[in-house]
Amino acid sequence: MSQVIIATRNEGKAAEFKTLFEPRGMQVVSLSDLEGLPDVEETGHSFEENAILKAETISKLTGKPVIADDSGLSVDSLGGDPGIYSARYAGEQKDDAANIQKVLEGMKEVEKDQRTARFRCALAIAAPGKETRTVEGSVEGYITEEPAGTNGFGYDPIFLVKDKGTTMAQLTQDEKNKISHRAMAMKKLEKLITEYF
Ligand SMILES: O=c1[nH]c(=O)c2ncn([C@@H]3O[C@H](COP(=O)(O)OP(=O)(O)OP(=O)(O)O)[C@@H](O)[C@H]3O)c2[nH]1
Ligand SMILES: [Mg+2]
Repeated sequence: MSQVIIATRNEGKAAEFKTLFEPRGMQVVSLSDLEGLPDVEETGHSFEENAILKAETISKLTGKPVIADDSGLSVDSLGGDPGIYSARYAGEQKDDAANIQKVLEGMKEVEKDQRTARFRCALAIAAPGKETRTVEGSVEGYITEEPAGTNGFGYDPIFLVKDKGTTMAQLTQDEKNKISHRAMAMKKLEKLITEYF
């Protein structure tokens, strides 16, 4: 079985990549499975720039093809925040519950029809001697007034999926993997992937 390295330490993402890649006959290895690799500083100004930074750094260090994901939630009434700062919105400890509370707090006065938001995901694939490529995916929704559901990770409990009428956290992993920003980006990446492995 061929291996694919995903340059992430986020267990939620790693689990989703496993269910996305395993049916394709590929084994997913994340940074938590590999020794001695650094945390790549996310100094880019977009999801795309950060995904490229993570993929290229880890590909150079391992000498292997690497996929990286930079993703987040963009809320219209918060001017696009938390955006590229989604993981650390409420502080460096990357606490999902605190991040959710900060979003809900900032949107207390926002009416239902104004609570539009989207999840965005940029994926980058980098390999030694090959040009790095990127793809993006997104999914539209609304921010609820309180959390619902226990599946997924991050902001999933407060993201009402426009086409489903439930939160992302009320979907099963399989259902999320059919419609998510990450799944949409993966579909585009699939067309390029054979050039890298
Ligand atoms: O409810 C959610 N469902 C999702 O499907 C999702 N995808 C991303 N996010 C949020 O955006 C941050 C990514 O930030 P991010 O790309 O820098 O990743 P990260 O720092 O967690 O791990 P790494 O991959 O960088 O190691 C995450 O932590 C989450 O808060 C999501 N929230
Ligand atoms: Mg990160």
